[in-house]
Amino acid sequence: MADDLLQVRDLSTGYHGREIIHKLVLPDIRAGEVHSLVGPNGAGKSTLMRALAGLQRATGSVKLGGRELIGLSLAEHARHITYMPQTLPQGVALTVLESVIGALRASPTGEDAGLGEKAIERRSLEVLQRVGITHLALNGLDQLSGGQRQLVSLAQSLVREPRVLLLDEPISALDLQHQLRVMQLVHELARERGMIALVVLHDLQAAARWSDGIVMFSKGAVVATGKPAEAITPHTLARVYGVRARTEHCSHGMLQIMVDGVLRPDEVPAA
Ligand SMILES: Nc1ncnc2c1ncn2[C@@H]1O[C@H](COP(=O)(O)OP(=O)(O)OP(=O)(O)O)[C@@H](O)[C@H]1O
Repeated sequence: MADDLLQVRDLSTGYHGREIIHKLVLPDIRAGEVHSLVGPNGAGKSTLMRALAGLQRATGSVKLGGRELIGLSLAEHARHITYMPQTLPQGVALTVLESVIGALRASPTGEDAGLGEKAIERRSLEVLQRVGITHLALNGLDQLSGGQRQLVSLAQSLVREPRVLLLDEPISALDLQHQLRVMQLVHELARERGMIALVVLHDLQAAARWSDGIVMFSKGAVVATGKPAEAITPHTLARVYGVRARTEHCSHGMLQIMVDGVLRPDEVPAA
């Protein structure tokens, strides 16, 4: 059944006539699953996320539940997909709670869906609580630390209760405990709501731990896909990152990645 699938076929996109991604095909992603997009700096991960979110022009096909999203207006796109960018805009004079309320109000599941003032506030407070930032509710956005800003950005995305959530490096500024809490929350929400989550991560250990599937990406193309242990291997790590690495499962069954060093150019395996 295509009803609960995100299907990406032959997606091409780029900037000013320069193609960054050419006819990309992703494995189908099922409702309730978390998939991670990993790969080196400049590989095109954010570009892909922005294209999936309808924020930049793309050709090809992106179907959600069998319905084509390419060519829809940004507003139509936003009914289905929410994108959390790497950085929250600066210079916004709102409190944390106001910004989350504003995100919900402006979303298709907010006022447009007939959600009243009280319900909007209740849902916003619930999200702050689940993200663990209730204590920041009345703080100004401009007084937050980098990690706190990242958590607020996540809350602004989650409050919209999207069918598809695209997170661009959501844990890059977070301490160890918050990294775990955020990934666990995304995993729980995917399972609870049947949400699809596609997450860009540089932390391969976190990607392996929390993902149903991995897409390893390099130079605008998919290099490996599959369950974490299938996609993250010494060979793909050497080829994509140019590092000498080992993988093994720990006594708890979690995939561990040990990086021993950087390979010389002549040691990097070809495709
Ligand atoms: N606004 C832009 N205009 C022109 N080129 C861009 C723009 N944004 C990104 N690029 C180029 O597109 C390519 C892919 O960039 P992208 O930001 O998608 O990579 P990424 O995989 O997300 O990298 P990182 O891990 O460093 O965030 C790079 O070569 C980059 O220079």
